[in-house]
Amino acid sequence: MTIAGTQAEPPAWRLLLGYVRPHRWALFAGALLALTTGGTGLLLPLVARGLIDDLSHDRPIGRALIGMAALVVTNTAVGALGSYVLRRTAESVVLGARRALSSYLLRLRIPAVDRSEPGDLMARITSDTTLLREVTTDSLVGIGTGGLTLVATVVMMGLVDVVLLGVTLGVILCAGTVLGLIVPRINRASKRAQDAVGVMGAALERILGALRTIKASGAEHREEQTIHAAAEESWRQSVRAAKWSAAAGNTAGLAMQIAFITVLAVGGARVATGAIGVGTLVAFLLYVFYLMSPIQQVVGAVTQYQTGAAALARIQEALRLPAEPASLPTPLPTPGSAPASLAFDDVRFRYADDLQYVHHGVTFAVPARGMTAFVGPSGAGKTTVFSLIERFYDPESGVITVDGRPLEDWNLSQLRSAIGYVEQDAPVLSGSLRDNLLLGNPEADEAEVTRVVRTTRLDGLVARLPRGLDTLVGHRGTKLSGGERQRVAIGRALLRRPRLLLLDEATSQLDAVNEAALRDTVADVARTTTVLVVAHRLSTVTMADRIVVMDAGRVRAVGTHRELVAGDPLYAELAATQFLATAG
Ligand SMILES: Nc1ncnc2c1ncn2[C@@H]1O[C@H](COP(=O)(O)OP(=O)(O)OP(=O)(O)O)[C@@H](O)[C@H]1O
Repeated sequence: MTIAGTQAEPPAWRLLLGYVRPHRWALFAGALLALTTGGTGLLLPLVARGLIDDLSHDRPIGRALIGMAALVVTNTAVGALGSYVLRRTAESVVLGARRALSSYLLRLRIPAVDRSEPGDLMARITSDTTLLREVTTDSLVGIGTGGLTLVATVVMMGLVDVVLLGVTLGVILCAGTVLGLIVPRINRASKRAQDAVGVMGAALERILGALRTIKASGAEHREEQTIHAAAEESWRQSVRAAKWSAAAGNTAGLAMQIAFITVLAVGGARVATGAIGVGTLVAFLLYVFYLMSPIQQVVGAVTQYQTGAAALARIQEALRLPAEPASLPTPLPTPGSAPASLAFDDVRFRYADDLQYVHHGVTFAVPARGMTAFVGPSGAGKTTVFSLIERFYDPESGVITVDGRPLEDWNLSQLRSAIGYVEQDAPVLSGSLRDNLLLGNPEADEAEVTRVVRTTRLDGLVARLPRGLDTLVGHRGTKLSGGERQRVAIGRALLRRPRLLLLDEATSQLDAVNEAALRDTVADVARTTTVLVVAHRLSTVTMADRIVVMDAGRVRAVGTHRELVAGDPLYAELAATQFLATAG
């Protein structure tokens, strides 16, 4: 299992009812139709008894035959309609669960995502929710209609002959005890099987996300073994669940056969002694025969419920992960909106309680407008500054303010709508170039897109591509070069008309020509927007209005390039080695 679950869970049936509640009337209608089918079926033995009595007394049987035919036709038609309504309702329950879960996953807090495996979360939305279908139709309806039909059949049997009913119930009780031992095993095996599907999903996601690296590292065989091991574990556990389900089903079947034979023997003796007539025995045997279906239904419902309960537990685990509050889409800043100011005051932060601090009291202030560069050795905590501004994580202590307001006082989507963020690895999503550019601002008009394509120097690429902006870029933008991906990511951020632009500079993605062009673009943007850059190039730092030098989670100096080269040995060393090396 990849999601830690420690809290006490509400019982699975209560969770299930939560998903079913919106569809309760449809479910009720379906169950009613199923019950009607059972009910009309229950009348058949009585009609049969009448038929036998008519035959033995040489009375005409036409009416009884017509009655039987009408019952059979009604039974079939109502049964078909009932199963359609139930199946449709079950699909709606699955849809509801998928919607709820996918909306929730999009709101997950980043620390929760850090702790989870995306592939496992995916399996919970796709595979586990599918299992709710069977649990809705087979379990809920099965227990409801099967249970009621069972009770009605037993009542009818009691009306026909109490002694034979006692014999039948005795056999059923023995079988029920055996079933009570089997059922929990089905639950355990099903949960393990679904967990293994989650592990398989996680392994697949890992592999498909880095197939080139795996091929280049010659690691196909080892990765194949990991996936096969998870698939085999799922198989093993599913087979175990199937074994116990088969045992449960056959126990019920065996009980019915024993009941049939016992009733035949005891009933035969009662006919011989004249306690009951042949018609009564035939009617009772027909009821025993009819008992088979609701009993199978209830046993099937209980075993199916175990699989569903396991899936529900996994869905619930995902829904317990910490999430951000749901919010409505917030309009983006209008062109020319005031740039934002920003300040960190004694911020202490670590990624998890069991990890080292990454920020040990970070303090700096950035006025509205202009460009601020963050420099420092790898791992100094520069990217973490951006993650905290976006509120992907919250600091343990200290205050971060935007426009003088602490971040917690901001509506989260309002805060993010003011920010454009270009991550270091410049992620590009599958879809078209246009989809990627418009991701942060689907309302941007064609003129704005064209302008941004030009400023990010993507116009040459767009002109070359046969379908221009509508060209598909492949999974994670694999059809683009690293530099192109970075320019797409910058274009996407600019289209958001940010009041605060966060740019995590990639170390070596851009060639000299594109770098110079983008430098001019960023300088342009900095005239009207507050720009923060994690800088890895000399060209970036020399153009910055101020530079924040970070080292091991602390701000060690703030100043211009000239001031820092003269006043800060670490910066002077970085400038002499790292920057000059990459700028050269
Ligand atoms: N999601 C995370 N979970 C746990 N630790 C993390 C996470 N992200 C970063 N870290 C750790 O936090 C520290 C600071 O990382 P950060 O990315 O802020 O450094 P950086 O200064 O931007 O480095 P670079 O210049 O190499 O990009 C590193 O030691 C890193 O291992």
